[in-house]
Amino acid sequence: MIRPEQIAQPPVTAPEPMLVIDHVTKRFETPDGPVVAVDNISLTVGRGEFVSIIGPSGCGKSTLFNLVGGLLSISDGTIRIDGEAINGPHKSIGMVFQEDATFPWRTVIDNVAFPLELQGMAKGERLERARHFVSLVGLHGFEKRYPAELSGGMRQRVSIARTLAAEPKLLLMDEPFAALDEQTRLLLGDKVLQIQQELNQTVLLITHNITEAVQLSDRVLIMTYRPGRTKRIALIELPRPRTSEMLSSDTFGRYVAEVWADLREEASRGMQDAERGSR
Ligand SMILES: Nc1ncnc2c1ncn2[C@@H]1O[C@H](COP(=O)(O)OP(=O)(O)OP(=O)(O)O)[C@@H](O)[C@H]1O
Repeated sequence: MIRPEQIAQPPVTAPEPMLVIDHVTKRFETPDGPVVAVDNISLTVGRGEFVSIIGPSGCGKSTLFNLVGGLLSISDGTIRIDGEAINGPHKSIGMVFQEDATFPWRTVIDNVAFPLELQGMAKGERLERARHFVSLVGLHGFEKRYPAELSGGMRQRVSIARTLAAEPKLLLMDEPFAALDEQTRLLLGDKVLQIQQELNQTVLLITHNITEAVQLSDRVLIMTYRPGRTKRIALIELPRPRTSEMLSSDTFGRYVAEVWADLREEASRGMQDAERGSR
């Protein structure tokens, strides 16, 4: 007879998350005294998870992005990726910025192959790898084009492909679709979802767009307005695979309304602050 203790038990602890933001604070010293941009934020992101950080203008989103990307030093707390502390730019983290970051003098394929060239990869191998990532973002056939010949959405896809080509553990994106029109933004969101699914890519997205956050994320961290703290972490339990078609569903609408209810309070505080400042 098999006794209960002989049956294999599931592990008691969850697997170690890939990204750990542990009680992180960032203070800027200014002539008017210290400004706390990020105040005691903690967040873990598991492998393959898609997490968004949303908050009103000036709440500290970009500061947090720069801290995770190792572009700013942390005042208090730690950020670790697979257990390794972040003290500067890290090869495990690939960053995508809001602005067009393509190299105008390089073709699409040479843009995407650039990080592999830096790694010293042989030409044949890097072109093959770059071709794969160009196709992944849906730009097959545009390999020989220059960025000036592409739309804004296509250029942003080149940036994403170039970042993914280096195979980062974490894809860190700061408002990557902010400069694009709404339709392109939604369709690019679909593309990002498809890529994330295919690569099981771990993603941390900074955004101020609620629809985008709900469409893409497993969880959404809502930040307070000054100082930037965690107001709430919303769990988005919409089934995957997802596409922008689900935008019209009642459940989607409920999630958007819930996130907006939290965000509204913070955005109103930000607006009042701005109005006081302009008087
Ligand atoms: N280098 C700096 N020196 C002093 N204060 C700074 C610096 N960078 C940011 N701040 C301040 O920190 C706070 C957060 O700024 P941050 O740019 O991170 O906000 P944000 O949420 O990204 O805003 P937005 O959505 O408008 O880009 C703001 O009050 C800002 O003025």
